[in-house]
Amino acid sequence: MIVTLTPNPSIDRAVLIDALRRGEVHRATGSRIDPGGKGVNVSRALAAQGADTVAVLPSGGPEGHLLDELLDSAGVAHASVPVSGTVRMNISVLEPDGTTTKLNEPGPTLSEAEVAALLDTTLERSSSAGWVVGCGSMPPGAPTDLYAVLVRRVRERGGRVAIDSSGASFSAAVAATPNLIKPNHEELAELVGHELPMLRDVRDAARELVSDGIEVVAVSLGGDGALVITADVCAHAIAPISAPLSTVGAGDCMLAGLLHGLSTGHEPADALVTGVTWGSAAVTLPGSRVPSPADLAGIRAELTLDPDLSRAIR
Ligand SMILES: Nc1ncnc2c1ncn2[C@@H]1O[C@H](COP(=O)(O)OP(=O)(O)OP(=O)(O)O)[C@@H](O)[C@H]1O
Ligand SMILES: O=P(O)(O)OC[C@@]1(O)O[C@H](CO)[C@@H](O)[C@@H]1O
Repeated sequence: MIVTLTPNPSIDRAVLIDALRRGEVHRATGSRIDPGGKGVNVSRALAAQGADTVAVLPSGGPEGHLLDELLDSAGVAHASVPVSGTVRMNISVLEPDGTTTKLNEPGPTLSEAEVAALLDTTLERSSSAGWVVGCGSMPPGAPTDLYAVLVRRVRERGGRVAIDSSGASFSAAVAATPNLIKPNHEELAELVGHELPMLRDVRDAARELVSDGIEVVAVSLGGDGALVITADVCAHAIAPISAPLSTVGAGDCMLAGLLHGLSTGHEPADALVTGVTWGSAAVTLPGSRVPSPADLAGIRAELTLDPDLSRAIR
């Protein structure tokens, strides 16, 4: 069982247009909505593959009702904590060449009691969980150290915890030493405070974090695949996709696949292959749709345990 916590979930509306022109009226050629927020997507990706998961999230307002309904109809188990504010609506503008422009709202302001209820619900649901996963941004009102507290509370009980976030809440969580983190290229650079132009730089930055006590650092690198670093492994995997449709949520699918691999007893390098397969499959799908088992069938990830460290990262 994998429990996800998404303090700031969303309804994701994806709008397709021919080309984005600032200041102009665009006639959309298509649109779709998906339940969203990073942890919600991790749970959706796991549920789509038949894996046991529950998504913990705050839910309020009309968008909250819609989010609950969308999760129910997708068969994603969820524990929604009622809040007085309204769940946000995030917009993705998708162009035919795969360019994705995102507009993310700040989300509802949570009260102290609502934040405490979210944390308590996550911990209650986590008693027999293989992994507890905190993902995404903090809504207004949530403390910067919410993930750091989650990390400490899960680890005190002997559980395993993974975090994927950005900014101050991610740095605070990293300082609390989760078992696993999944930054993307930009988030890793932000964590270590300098640019990472080559795979060697990414590896070295990830190793720094492993030497601080994080067991698994998985770095997603968009079209350059992903790297997993542990105390004794440096593995790179890539599954090129010729015409990506939407990259929204690909990192969440990658994390879901990685955790699924680890929780079913695979070594980190093999779990990385599952992660990259799920992540690459996600970019072939519209909006933030998560891959079904059939969507994974044509994806082949190449794994190397001795990657070319001079590879420039886009
Ligand atoms: N253009 C692409 N071609 C092939 N695979 C891709 C592409 N973009 C992403 N992927 C796959 O998806 C994974 C996650 O991508 P990325 O690094 O963009 O995540 P992210 O920035 O965390 O995304 P998000 O925040 O939208 O979930 C990559 O590791 C890779 O497997
Ligand atoms: O604003 P955050 O919490 O950083 O990210 C939220 C979000 O962009 O992340 C998911 C894709 O990873 C989307 O479902 C959602 O809209």
